[in-house]
Amino acid sequence: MAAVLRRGASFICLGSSQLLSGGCKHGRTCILPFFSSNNRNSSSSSKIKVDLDSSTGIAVVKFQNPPVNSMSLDFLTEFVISLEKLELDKSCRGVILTSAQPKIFSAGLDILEMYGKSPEHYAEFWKSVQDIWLKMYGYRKMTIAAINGFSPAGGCLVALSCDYRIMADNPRYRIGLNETQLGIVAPFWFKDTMVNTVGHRTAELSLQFGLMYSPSDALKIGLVDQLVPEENVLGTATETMTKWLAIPDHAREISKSMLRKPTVDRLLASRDADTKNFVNFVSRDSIQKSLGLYLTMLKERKE
Ligand SMILES: CCCCCCCCCCC/C=C/C(=O)SCCNC(=O)CCNC(=O)[C@H](O)C(C)(C)COP(=O)(O)OP(=O)(O)OC[C@H]1O[C@@H](n2cnc3c(N)ncnc32)[C@H](O)[C@@H]1OP(=O)(O)O
Repeated sequence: MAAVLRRGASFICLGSSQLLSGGCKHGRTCILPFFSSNNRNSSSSSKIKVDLDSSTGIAVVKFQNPPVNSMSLDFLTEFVISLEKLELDKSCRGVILTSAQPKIFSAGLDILEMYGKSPEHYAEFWKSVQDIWLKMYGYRKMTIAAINGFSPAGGCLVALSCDYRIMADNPRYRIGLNETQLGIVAPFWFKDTMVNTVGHRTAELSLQFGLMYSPSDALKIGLVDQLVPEENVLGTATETMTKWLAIPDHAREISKSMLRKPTVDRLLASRDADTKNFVNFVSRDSIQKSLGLYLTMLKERKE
């Protein structure tokens, strides 16, 4: 199992053969963070950079998994650990998600994790996808997606799972659940998240066609809440977060939970069946063929 080493104001996760202390989820051992006394606490693992300003209570979580921030098993594991740590940190009240990569928020799930691997690997990967969605959709703290680039499929799901979405007003960018274009199917909880955001009819069109929306179209259907010039995405997200944090935490948190808990509970009630469905589906020859063709198409586009 890959080691996760966080340096500076950070924590360290190591494989089970290098046990240093107990108590961390995901089968990894964590040494919890040692923070310096100033107001900014930074930690940077290989794929997720966290910068918490404890004077404002705002944490910025940056995806840094070049070239396209695809969500591999390692990425998802580091991501969920970072969110868990922030959720437990009393000095953090809100989290902004954004990308350290130019032009790309996230290319979605790492297709290589779903292609040519064993059923056991597919199951482990899918559980980590469920974990990140359950963590984000039910997150106790306020979350904003600062979408500074392309955001297909899993990237769009992560943005949809936040409380508010601000996107760079660059007409070249696209966001949406495009799974059907890969010959795969967004599972029911991706669909629920979309329906809860844009409504049933728009989700019908969106999911069946696998539509990818320009920022202005995404704003029209309510897939994002606000467009701003590219260079202002993070600044606007920070200002917006400050406004939201004027609301007492417990009142906002209970309201969010009332609205989202039924959706979260649907997956919690059927996690194992959902994992089995995924493994059966993705192991089919026809699905493997579709994913292989899609990967080839991505590579050939460059030539
Ligand atoms: C009965 C019901 C049962 C239901 C069961 C469930 C079914 C399965 C559900 C699965 C849900 C899936 C969710 C997903 O997120 S799938 C991923 C979807 N993502 C995409 O379609 C995005 C693809 N990528 C792009 O469009 C472009 O890369 C992008 C616009 C993001 C960036 O373009 P750019 O030109 O800047 O970069 P390149 O295309 O050259 O890419 C650079 C390299 O990165 C590789 N790449 C890109 N995206 C991915 C990815 N998602 N996973 C893995 N690898 C990716 C690309 O191939 C290039 O690689 P090379 O440098 O080696 O050529």
